[in-house]
Amino acid sequence: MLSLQNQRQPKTSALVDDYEISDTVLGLGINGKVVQCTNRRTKQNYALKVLLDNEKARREVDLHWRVSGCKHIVNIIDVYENTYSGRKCLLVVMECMEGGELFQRIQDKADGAFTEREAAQIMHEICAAIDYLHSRDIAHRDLKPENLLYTTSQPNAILKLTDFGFAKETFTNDTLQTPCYTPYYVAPEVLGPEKYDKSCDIWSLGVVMYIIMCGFPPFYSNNGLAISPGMKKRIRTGQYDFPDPEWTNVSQSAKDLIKGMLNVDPSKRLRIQDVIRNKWIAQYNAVPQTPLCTGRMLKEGEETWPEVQEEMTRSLATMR
Ligand SMILES: c1cc2nc(N[C@H]3CCCNC3)c3c(n2n1)NCC3
Repeated sequence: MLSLQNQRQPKTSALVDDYEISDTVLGLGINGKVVQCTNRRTKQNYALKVLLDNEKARREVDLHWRVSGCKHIVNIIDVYENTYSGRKCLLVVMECMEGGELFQRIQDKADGAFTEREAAQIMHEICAAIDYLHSRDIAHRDLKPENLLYTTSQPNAILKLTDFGFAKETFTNDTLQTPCYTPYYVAPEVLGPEKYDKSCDIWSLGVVMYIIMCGFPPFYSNNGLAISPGMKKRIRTGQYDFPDPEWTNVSQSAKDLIKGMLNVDPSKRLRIQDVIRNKWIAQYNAVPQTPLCTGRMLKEGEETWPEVQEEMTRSLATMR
């Protein structure tokens, strides 16, 4: 375990002394709800996440606090440990992401106004967040559209990753590499299942990039069930394609990058360093400004979007 002293400690004073809690619910997560709150002194709005204090909540807060300095990760402003009606809670005050979700913003653009170069710039921002996590041996494990939010609705808004309820440390147990046993006989699982946690972030990154490029997901169940047996098989065997006409004008380098991230074999899947070094990401400003049909396809599929989100949530649950 890392030394505890570098962990930040929650405040034990009453949050309500410093913030007024509004009844505006900003979002609902599985680990707790997010409401708006206002700093009494500065009148600035923030997002407040209420968690029941337990080991899982402590891990979420500790890991999120550790990466809160990254430009593309939602910043934690303060954490309080307060007791409400006899129950200990962790109250996480975060910067308020007022620009809404990534795909809502793409959908709201005028038709034809969203180009492949803008898609590459968005991917560059998400990769910056994942690289920040993976280089600190933390896997997010819940990378999905509703966890990618914009700071404001302005053109210069910044895209950030949020929700660390499934985040996990992925110790590369090089400690086991200093052999206290001869490695010839060690079983693969002893060398750390964690190494696959990071690769599930890369799979998610591939799914998010696929949707950014065309407006629909690579895998979906076609019988309306959230995760049909057929869909599971298609994910496991990597059965997806780049159908025309939506993908006709998309560059081959974008398609090759998606293939590298959606590789069914986690050990062959690209690592985040490979992705951010990829020319399409590293030189996103040189990507062709080909108009994409993403916004139109997102609008057309608006009613089934909750099912897409649920399918991704279930797929992530089976990968963790
Ligand atoms: C910081 C964190 C946060 N989380 C939010 N919503 C969460 C809800 C659960 C799924 N992930 C996103 C929202 C926000 N913010 N701001 N503003 C509008 C909605």
